Amino acid sequence: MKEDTPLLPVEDARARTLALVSPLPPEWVRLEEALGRALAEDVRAQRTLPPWDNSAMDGFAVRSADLSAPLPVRLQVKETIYAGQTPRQEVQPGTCARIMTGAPLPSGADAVVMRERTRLAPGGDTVEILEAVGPGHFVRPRGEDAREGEVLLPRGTPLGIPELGLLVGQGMLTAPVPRRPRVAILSTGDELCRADAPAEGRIVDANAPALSLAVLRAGGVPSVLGIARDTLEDVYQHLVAAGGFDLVLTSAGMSVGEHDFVREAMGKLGVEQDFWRVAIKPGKPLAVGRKGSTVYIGLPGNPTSSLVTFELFVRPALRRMLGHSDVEPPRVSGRLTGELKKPEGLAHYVRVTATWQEGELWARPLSTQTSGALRSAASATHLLHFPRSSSRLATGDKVELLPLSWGA
Ligand SMILES: Nc1nc2c(c(=O)[nH]1)N[C@H]1C(S)=C(S)[C@@H](COP(=O)(O)OP(=O)(O)OC[C@H]3O[C@@H](n4cnc5c(N)ncnc54)[C@H](O)[C@@H]3O)O[C@H]1N2
Ligand code: MOO
Repeated sequence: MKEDTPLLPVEDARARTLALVSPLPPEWVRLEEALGRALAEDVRAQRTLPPWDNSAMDGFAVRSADLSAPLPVRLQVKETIYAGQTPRQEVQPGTCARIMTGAPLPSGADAVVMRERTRLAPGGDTVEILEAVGPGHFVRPRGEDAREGEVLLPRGTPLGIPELGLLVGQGMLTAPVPRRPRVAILSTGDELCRADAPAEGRIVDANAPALSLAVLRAGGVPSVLGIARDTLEDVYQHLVAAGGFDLVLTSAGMSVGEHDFVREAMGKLGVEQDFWRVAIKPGKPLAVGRKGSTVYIGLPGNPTSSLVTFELFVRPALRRMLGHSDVEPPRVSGRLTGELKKPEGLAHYVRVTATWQEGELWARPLSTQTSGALRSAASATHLLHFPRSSSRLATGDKVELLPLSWGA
């Protein structure tokens, strides 16, 4: 690949990366394991919920027609129904039942008056109703949450906590979701050593452990494959060992240095490169390709560059593999505190801390933006998108912010 390859706009690079991946085959897993994945098939309700009309308030179950008389209306209290009990009596004209939230509505009653709008006589045999209510008032109708047989959650629904609660309420213990992506992570570089085997004159491999955590948090299963030396043969041999994964992430060796062998090693392995080099900073030397069903993403070696490109390209790809249709990085609008300048040509993703003040999210760039320093990522809450065609942003300018999930 020639060094003057045109730089791909970030949106095109993401679209091309996403075009290489699809949802992985489904598996039935325990509900807590399904959190964060999207449903692989429609799930139908197995039971009607709530199973009966029931009260939304602590109060009195009444016949609403009784309340058309001038207020207050005095009614006879026939019984008290607690949640978990079955009403024993029908509510006849001129009567009512004391009822608690969640208790089944007795037959004859069609509305509930909340306790605060009533005056119970000493002894509790009668009650004065202080407000007129219509049919259905504070009644939660049978089947409001789910009706047996209907599609409760369609295929593709992201399974968050309420959705999983809904499935548990159906008595389900497992759900069908795409299996988790298996992700190989390979660091490359002669200068690297492992944290547990420090070596004089070397730096500790920080990228593989950091990427491994990012993969875990994004719902993948990481496998760290070690450190390849800066030779074509060693990188190639490590890539051979990464066969059978859904995604292979490599770190470093992506640029134009004489020891940058990763793309060549991928080529030797038969990986078809889709693109190399994106019009962004940090992260320009990113490369993406595919061989069979394995996608290869070569991340730049600078530690912050590898984490930023993870957010922009890898997380969306993992989300698609996990069945999500909404895979683009989330964005919110905010305002800049400070001034930013750059030449046109590359979109910059500036690490900022954003805080909510006077109804707006104010983004302050971290004092260092060097992609070689992880400090430029530590404590960042958002990436500020400084567009490709823009060269200056001033205090108060409206900016696009990508929330990060790097923090605690
Ligand atoms: N002549 C040019 N040189 C560079 C260009 C360019 O366009 N022309 N691009 C620069 C940019 S931008 C980046 S980003 C880097 C990326 O280069 P590589 O992907 O080849 O990465 P390396 O050069 O091997 O390493 C960069 C830097 O990061 C450190 N590193 C690498 N791996 C790790 C790790 N696992 N843990 C901690 N630190 C790591 C490495 O020691 C280097 O300091 O290229 C620029 N050069
Ligand atoms: O763009 Mo490189 O990713 O600055 O460090």
